[in-house]
Amino acid sequence: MGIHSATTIMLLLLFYILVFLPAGIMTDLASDRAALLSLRSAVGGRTLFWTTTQQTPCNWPGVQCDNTTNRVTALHLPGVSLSGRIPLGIFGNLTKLKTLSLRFNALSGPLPSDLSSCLDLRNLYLQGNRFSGLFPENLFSSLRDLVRLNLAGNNFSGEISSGFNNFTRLRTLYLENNQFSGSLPDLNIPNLEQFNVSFNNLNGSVPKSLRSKPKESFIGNSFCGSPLDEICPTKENVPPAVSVDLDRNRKKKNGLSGGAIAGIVIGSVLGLVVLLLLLFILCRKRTTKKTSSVDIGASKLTDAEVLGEKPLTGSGTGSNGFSVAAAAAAAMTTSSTAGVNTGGGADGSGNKKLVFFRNSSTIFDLEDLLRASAEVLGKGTFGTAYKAVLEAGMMVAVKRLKDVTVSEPEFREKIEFVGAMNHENLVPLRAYYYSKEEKLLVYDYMPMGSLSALLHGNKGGGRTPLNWEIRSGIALGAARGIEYLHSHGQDISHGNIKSSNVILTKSLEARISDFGLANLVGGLPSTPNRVAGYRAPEVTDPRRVSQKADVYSFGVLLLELLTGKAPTHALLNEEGVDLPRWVQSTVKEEWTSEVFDLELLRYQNVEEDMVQLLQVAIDCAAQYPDNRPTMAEVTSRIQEVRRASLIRGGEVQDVDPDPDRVHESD
Ligand SMILES: Nc1ncnc2c1ncn2[C@@H]1O[C@H](COP(=O)(O)OP(=O)(O)OP(=O)(O)O)[C@@H](O)[C@H]1O
Repeated sequence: MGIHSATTIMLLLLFYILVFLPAGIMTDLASDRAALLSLRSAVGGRTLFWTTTQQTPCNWPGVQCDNTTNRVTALHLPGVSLSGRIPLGIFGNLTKLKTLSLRFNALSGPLPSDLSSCLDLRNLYLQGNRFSGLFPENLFSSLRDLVRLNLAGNNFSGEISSGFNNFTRLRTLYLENNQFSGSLPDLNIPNLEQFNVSFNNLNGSVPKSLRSKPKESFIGNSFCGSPLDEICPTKENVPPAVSVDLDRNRKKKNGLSGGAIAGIVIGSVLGLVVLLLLLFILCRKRTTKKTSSVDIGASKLTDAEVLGEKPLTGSGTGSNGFSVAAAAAAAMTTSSTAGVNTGGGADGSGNKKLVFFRNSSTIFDLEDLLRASAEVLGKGTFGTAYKAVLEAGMMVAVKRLKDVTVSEPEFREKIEFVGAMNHENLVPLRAYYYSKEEKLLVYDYMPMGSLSALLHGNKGGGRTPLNWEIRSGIALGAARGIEYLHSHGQDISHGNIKSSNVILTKSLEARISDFGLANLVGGLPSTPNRVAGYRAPEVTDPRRVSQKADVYSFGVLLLELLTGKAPTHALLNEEGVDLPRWVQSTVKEEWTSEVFDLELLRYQNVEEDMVQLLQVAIDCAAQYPDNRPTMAEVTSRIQEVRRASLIRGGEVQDVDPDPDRVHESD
């Protein structure tokens, strides 16, 4: 009996192992397979590459299984033309999913609420689709392991729920470019590194818990208070006139009194009269100005045309009425009365003259510059840059240098060297002015501003959409400019390559600016954050830069062009992670396409070229200088990439013809 029953138990066990256990596994895997096939029949796309003759879905493109549990754990289907609604009943079966990436498809309708069955889900990438409706409430209580959640570029609406607080492991929360409305709840997610709700319909103040996030994470809404520049209305800061108006409005609801109506009419008439008077005075002033500047005359206008810098605005006056004179005249007037010996122009006569380079005979003189109206373009490491509109209509960029440490002869020698540089990808330095009190550099004004402003927005302005062709063209132009500088000798480097020093022409061609300035002001400061993101790891003293350090900075600039992320992105920096490291780790995890700017992913068929350019960027940003290519090599590699793109040119298609889904709305 003993032996008999033991044998029976063994046989039963064997039967169970052979029949039920695999059947159980197969049942799970078979149900995963069935779910995937349902997904395919619902939303199609290139899932057609899945071969149904294979019993296991684990080898299907985009599908990953766990070897031990034999279950589907990851589904990567980015940009494979999936479209339509995902019905309920699919994710209810894919219960072991850890990663779900359906980025950049055309999926629409609400997010299926049975995603709540995927209790192990860590990464949910749904950006660049047309999902709409609310983010399902039930997911807040089930997806507790979520680490990355990207819903950007969809049509999700409703309020942003405080339920997001339940995702305590969340590190990335991208909700930008949706239709979320209402106010932002207090989100206290301890590990949240990357957060973005820009370009929704949100309003109110940014909750305290999120104020450390950069301004860019909130723009494109109606937020007020920190970190945005808009001041929130309070009892204190609402001007009394507004309160009166509010009172009036209240009365208005009850019907306006006769007195109020009379007041409004009289007020309006008076306002109109004052406005007309002002306009009249302004017109008179202009006429006087024109007649008094006859001496600028036709010949100077012709010179201005030689420079090709006609004003963008007809008036030629600065936008804020500030004038170069106001900024610099004080110093210069003092210098001209202070004595002839302080030196002025190149003639050494003490006359306060601008010194022009490359046979640009005196197109305008210091007086003209002093009379020009100007607008501050920005404050940089070396001083303040102004846009100056001369009376002849010509526009120039003037840099007032601060903290010049070199002697006058040394200054003149160094600036002559800079002025002699002549390449289509460098911002031309036209002239300079040197006196004891004032050092000015005059450049051609570039109407499109810097690459940094275009990529990340500037002065409250949004991002400018830049497609692959423009970005790769900018990369090539900038590389050529730096290569040209490096061709002047081993010791010649720029030392401050970054996106705000890549200035763009009207046709969006890149020109490198600020070359040679570090030598005049005794080098770059050692700590500013905005330079730090571009600085090569071996550069401990910013005054000791090298060509290989320029190559590194250029690599970071390329990464910025490809990812759309600023290397000094506060979110990345908070973690101490820099752009090259972030890109390298993402690529290592085989999520290469995760790094590209959303806008670039709209263009099919160039992804291969984007990956090639990414490789150039990664090589440039190599940790050890010896492993980095030379700028000449970089230029020819970018040229190759561009050539390949152009050959494919005819095939380049816009995956997503709906511009509102990506950054076009920025
Ligand atoms: N020639 C130019 N034409 C048009 N805009 C310019 C020109 N030169 C500079 N700018 C603008 O002026 C701003 C300030 O420039 P500046 O070079 O002084 O500082 P920066 O580039 O921000 O920093 P850094 O001094 O460290 O290089 C830049 O962001 C750029 O947009």
